[in-house]
Amino acid sequence: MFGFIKKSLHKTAEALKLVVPKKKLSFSKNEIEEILLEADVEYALVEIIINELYQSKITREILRPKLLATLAYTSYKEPEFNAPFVELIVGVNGAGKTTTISKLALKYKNDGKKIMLGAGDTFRAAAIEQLSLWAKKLNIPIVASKQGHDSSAVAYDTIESAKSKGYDHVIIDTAGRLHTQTNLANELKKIHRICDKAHSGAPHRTTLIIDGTQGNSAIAQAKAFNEMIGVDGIIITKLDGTAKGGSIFSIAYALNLPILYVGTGEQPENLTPFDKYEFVDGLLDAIFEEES
Ligand SMILES: Nc1nc2c(ncn2[C@@H]2O[C@H](COP(=O)(O)OP(=O)(O)OP(=O)(O)O)[C@@H](O)[C@H]2O)c(=O)[nH]1
Repeated sequence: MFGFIKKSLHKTAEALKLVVPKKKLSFSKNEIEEILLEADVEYALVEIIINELYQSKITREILRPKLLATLAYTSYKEPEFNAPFVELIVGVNGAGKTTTISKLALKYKNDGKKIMLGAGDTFRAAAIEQLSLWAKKLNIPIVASKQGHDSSAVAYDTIESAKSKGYDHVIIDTAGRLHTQTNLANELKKIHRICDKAHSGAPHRTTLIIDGTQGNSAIAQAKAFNEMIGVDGIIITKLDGTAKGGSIFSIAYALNLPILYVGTGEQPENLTPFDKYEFVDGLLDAIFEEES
């Protein structure tokens, strides 16, 4: 696994060349401020980091713990559960929900788990079709209904089917957009309730998918989902396609939620557990010269 996160930071590293054309052993505070802003760390967080730097020459050893401290969220702990483990996937359309569900499904399948999918985004026919295609490709069963049908009924049927057939893990897609935000909040709350009705304690994990290319603008979106339904962890997609890798600091800091995985490409296997040390070191490697 090692190296995928660093490789996915190549666009962010490229962007940093604008402010750091040549790597150095140390930087002034002003230069560090510019670097963090260029990487799309949110201004308020940049100020917090800068205010904690007392030295005039900032070396890698000084900056590293400050960056790691912004990722000091409590790490994710799987709750006690009776199988199947039910995972609800939320996030706006286009964030990469469908692709990420297939990536998760493949990962769990490779871990030896029996997986079932639920096509709970009944608002968009394309979402049902796309997830069904992935399910077929990965040879994983899916419960799907027609567009416009009740999404919580899909969730209920998926869990019931998984229970009766002895499946280990259920992943349920949800709508990313409805006619209004209130409708979306109500639908997500209803699905949440129905999951618990179908299987006490479910959903065991609600995972928010965030498009990494959106940078800091994703923070408000993430907060909204957290308020609507309560999020247990985040997956950031398209890390490979963004020059805004630094926004991960702001997202984790603002929400104080664990980042579970990052998407590092379009293929089902391109999902990497988020390792904050690899992430921070990947960024630092882009600006600091190696000490000889
Ligand atoms: N490079 C890259 N592309 C990704 C990643 N995750 C998703 N994508 C691409 O992003 C686009 C949108 O992802 P989808 O999963 O199709 O998302 P969607 O169906 O538009 O919307 P939702 O499923 O509602 O989120 C697709 O072209 C995916 O291939 C990733 O980690 N890296």
